[in-house]
Amino acid sequence: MTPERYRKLRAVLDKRQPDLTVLMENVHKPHNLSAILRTADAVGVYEAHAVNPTGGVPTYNETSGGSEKWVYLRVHPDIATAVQHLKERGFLVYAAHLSDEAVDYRAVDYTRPVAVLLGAEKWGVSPEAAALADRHIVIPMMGMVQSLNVSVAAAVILFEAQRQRQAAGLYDRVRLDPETYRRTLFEWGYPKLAALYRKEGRPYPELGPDGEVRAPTGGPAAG
Ligand SMILES: C[S@@+](CC[C@H](N)C(=O)[O-])C[C@H]1O[C@@H](n2cnc3c(N)ncnc32)[C@H](O)[C@@H]1O
Repeated sequence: MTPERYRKLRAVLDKRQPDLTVLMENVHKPHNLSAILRTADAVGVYEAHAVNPTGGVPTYNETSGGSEKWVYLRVHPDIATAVQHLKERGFLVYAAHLSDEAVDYRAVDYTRPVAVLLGAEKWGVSPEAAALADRHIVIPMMGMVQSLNVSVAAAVILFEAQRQRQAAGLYDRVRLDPETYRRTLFEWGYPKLAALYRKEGRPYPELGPDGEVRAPTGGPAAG
């Protein structure tokens, strides 16, 4: 890793928001999933969530711009498990859902720990997910068509979250805990080496001031 690359990775990690995320409920089209992850990266989401009942790892396409490398994706077997996982970590779940109880997406607070729940392309948010959510939010529609493409809806909402968080100064200080920051920096900077350390069950080495690996005695080194 060059020193420039190291500085770029650090600048991005400095703005990551561990308490802002998306939960995609059966969003199955690769271009939609990819576009949502790309937006998630742009607003500083650290880890995204998906419900995929088939259990498989979702597939991406070129729409992602490679963002699947920078936003971790946690796949859950069902919506109840996903919501429980998030609520145990203090997240409020805002379902982007065109229901009678939905409020304008700009009327809710995104400076709190928030997961934006997005529904499937055809069926939308499931009744189970709608019931589990803390709030329902809607992007007002004034045209002939009832809904937006899911990745467009995600972008509109996530950039409102970014706007609120910017105003609250949440991008002005490092939000990741030091251990997560250190681990992620190594995984982003040295993905192959990180995989090797994980396979061997060894802790990641420290990085030097320009991002160079400081090999522990007897460990592999990379420049
Ligand atoms: C194409 S829409 C699904 C439409 C589906 N027929 C329905 O009735 O929900 C896919 C997802 O995008 C999000 N979405 C689309 N338009 C939206 C809007 N105007 N407000 C909030 N969310 C929206 C929702 O999460 C929705 O579940």
